[in-house]
Amino acid sequence: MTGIIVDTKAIQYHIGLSTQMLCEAKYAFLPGDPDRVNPIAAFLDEARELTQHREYRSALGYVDDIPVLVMSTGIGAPSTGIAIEELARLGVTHFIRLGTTGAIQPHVHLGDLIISEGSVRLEGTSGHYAPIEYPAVPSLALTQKLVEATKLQNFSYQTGIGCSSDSFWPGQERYDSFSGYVPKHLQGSLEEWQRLGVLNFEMESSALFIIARTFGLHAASLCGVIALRTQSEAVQPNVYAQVKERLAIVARDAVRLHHKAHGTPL
Ligand SMILES: O=P(O)(O)O[C@H]1O[C@H](CO)[C@@H](O)[C@H]1O
Ligand SMILES: O=c1cc[nH]c(=O)[nH]1
Repeated sequence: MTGIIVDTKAIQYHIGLSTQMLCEAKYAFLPGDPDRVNPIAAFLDEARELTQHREYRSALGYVDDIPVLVMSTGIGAPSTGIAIEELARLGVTHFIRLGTTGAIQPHVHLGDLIISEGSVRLEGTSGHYAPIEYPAVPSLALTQKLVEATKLQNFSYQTGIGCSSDSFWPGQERYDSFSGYVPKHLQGSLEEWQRLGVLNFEMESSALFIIARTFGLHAASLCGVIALRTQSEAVQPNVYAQVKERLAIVARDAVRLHHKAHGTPL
């Protein structure tokens, strides 16, 4: 069956946004947490809240005269997939995830930024868009601008492969869960990812990369380290404020650099 008609002018069912509300924004910053939307938007000019539907809180602001949407995805790949589907309909072409993450390599420190070069697809959503052999890789151009912006700020950072898991506990081999049990096929998985050079665990990047890439759109991922899994299973809330600020600054500057180098995205 072909010919499904999508009314791009309409308010999108899940995110509650329409083309008109986006003011032609081509760039979207995507934190998971709705509470990170307004603090990130505060680093943009003329920032204002748009709406909130379900886990999707949104705000709009400007980098110079470039409109930028900030919208939460909620936790995990399914809600991230819905966010990308609906934002793509509204004309967004460049997606930057601004997340938190747990580092699994000993040389990574709390508060470091991790700029993704690719992601292990330990989630189910991306498989609905492309077979597992298809690589979850970000846009090179957008990623390069994240690196450039991070360096200009002198923030400590790493680049490399992350792992996007469908669960916070067993998929990231945490034993401090309700049952304390990690199924056999995931026991030892953390050590295996370490030995394969994977830097970190989070939950959305691989779905974002696959869906954007298969749509012919552009995505990148920048995460701040709030857990050191080589030392503990716990997250460290004391670095959250610093991480949030760094994510906002780097994303804002990366948009400026990207726009300067590539012009207004089509
Ligand atoms: O801080 P956010 O962007 O939500 O990202 C991370 O935090 C959540 C888990 O605590 C997951 O969404 C994970 O990817
Ligand atoms: O350890 C962590 C920290 C943040 N987000 C995750 O998914 N895992």
